[in-house]
Amino acid sequence: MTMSLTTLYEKLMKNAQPSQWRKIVAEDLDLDYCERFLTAAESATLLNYMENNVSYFDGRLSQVKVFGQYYPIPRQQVAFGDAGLLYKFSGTVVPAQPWPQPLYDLKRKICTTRGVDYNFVLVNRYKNGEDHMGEHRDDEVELDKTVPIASISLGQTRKFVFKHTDVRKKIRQVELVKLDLHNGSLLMMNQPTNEYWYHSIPKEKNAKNIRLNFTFRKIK
Ligand SMILES: O=C(O)CCC(=O)C(=O)O
Ligand SMILES: [Fe+2]
Repeated sequence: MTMSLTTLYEKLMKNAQPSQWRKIVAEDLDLDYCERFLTAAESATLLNYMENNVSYFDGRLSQVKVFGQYYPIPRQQVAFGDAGLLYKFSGTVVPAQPWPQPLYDLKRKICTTRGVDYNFVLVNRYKNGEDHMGEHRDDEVELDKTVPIASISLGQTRKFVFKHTDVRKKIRQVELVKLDLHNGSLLMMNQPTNEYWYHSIPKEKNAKNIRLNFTFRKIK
């Protein structure tokens, strides 16, 4: 009896992932980063699932309007969320598509670990280092700001760069905050980061592979 309990415990401990969190702070910036939130196997399964089962927005939803002109976004996007949820995207009101089971499970895992629940996820697909995302803040009015955005990355490691609004406005110097977002990682962007810092995924010549990113959000 004792033996088998011990064995069971050892097995559980071996499989348990003691997730290691790194706190990253700067002026008005507060992040929690877990490099190995998912195992390599979980990450590969999810990336495979997405590549084989999910199609991305096309037409107007794959464009961005800049000074009255439409341009294709330099990556692919799609979004999922709770039934009945409507959200604004690219100037259009879009009904959320139902959660694919693996993304719903991932959302629940984040909820279990961090104690926050989400009703929406935006998926970004970068085919290689040419694809990128310009400096922005996630400042949509529909966003519940009290809930940190949870960002899961899969595949190709990419740099994530934070720039303080005062630097954008050329008011003063504040050092950039840069981090590598690894396969299977989870980044929590806590308040008030999003109010004071812009973030971007710059182009990277040497990034050859696909990267997926999921930003889980709470929409009011
Ligand atoms: O791909 C990323 O890591 C960034 C995604 C992002 O900033 C966004 O979806 O608003
Ligand atoms: Fe963002």
